[in-house]
Amino acid sequence: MGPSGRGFAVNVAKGRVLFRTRIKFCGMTRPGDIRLAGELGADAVGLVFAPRSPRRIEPEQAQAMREALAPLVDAVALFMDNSQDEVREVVRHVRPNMLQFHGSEDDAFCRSFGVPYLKAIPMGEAITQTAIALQLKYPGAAGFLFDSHALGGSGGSGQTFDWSRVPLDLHKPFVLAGGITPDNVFDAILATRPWGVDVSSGIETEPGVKDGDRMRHFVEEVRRADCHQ
Ligand SMILES: O=C(O)c1ccccc1N[C@@H]1O[C@H](COP(=O)(O)O)[C@@H](O)[C@H]1O
Repeated sequence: MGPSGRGFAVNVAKGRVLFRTRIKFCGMTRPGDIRLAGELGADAVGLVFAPRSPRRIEPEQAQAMREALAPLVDAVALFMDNSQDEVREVVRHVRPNMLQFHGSEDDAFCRSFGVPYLKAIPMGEAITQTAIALQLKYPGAAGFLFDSHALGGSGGSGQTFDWSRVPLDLHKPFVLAGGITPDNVFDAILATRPWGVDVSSGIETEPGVKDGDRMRHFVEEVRRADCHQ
């Protein structure tokens, strides 16, 4: 298996390795943006329920967003130290395909909802995150998401981190996040070879308001990187 867990789905055709980097557009607050994400070929959209986030939506609002989702596009619900009741309410109302936890939630909490989960790992501090330690701490995680915020700090800041700090020997897929934009996603993919990339502020005009041209450009740049490998 490759360093990003890409061995899961590599196809070999005529001696050429083919791979499609998955794309998640996060922090959606408008059904129209969700429809466009599906048309452009995004694999997943993220709905934020983290307290104090400027992109936070209520579970009732999220239901309408869920209905705007095209078939075969996943809904990911994002939390940051929300209570168990809050997560349960979202799971009941929104039926997300995946949960994404950005706080100090442990594995038992994350897996208790019966929905696959991604654990966000804060890369904003100089702590070395080893693959072995992460996998032991979160054995139930479907994968990891490396984000630029510090432990306890909020994501969605548009800040990058030093991509060379992503652990190389993970046995699970990882998603690269934090300050990814249409202008740097090509380099980000070549530098880290992630399973997927996640973007929020890099495709926005203001928090929660996505820009169609930036979304389109982002997808084009991901496809360009995939052809380059
Ligand atoms: O988007 C938010 O407001 C947010 C709040 C709390 C935790 C995470 C949050 N967003 C996630 O952070 C990464 C990177 O975002 P950006 O591209 O740097 O803006 C991404 O997963 C967002 O969904």
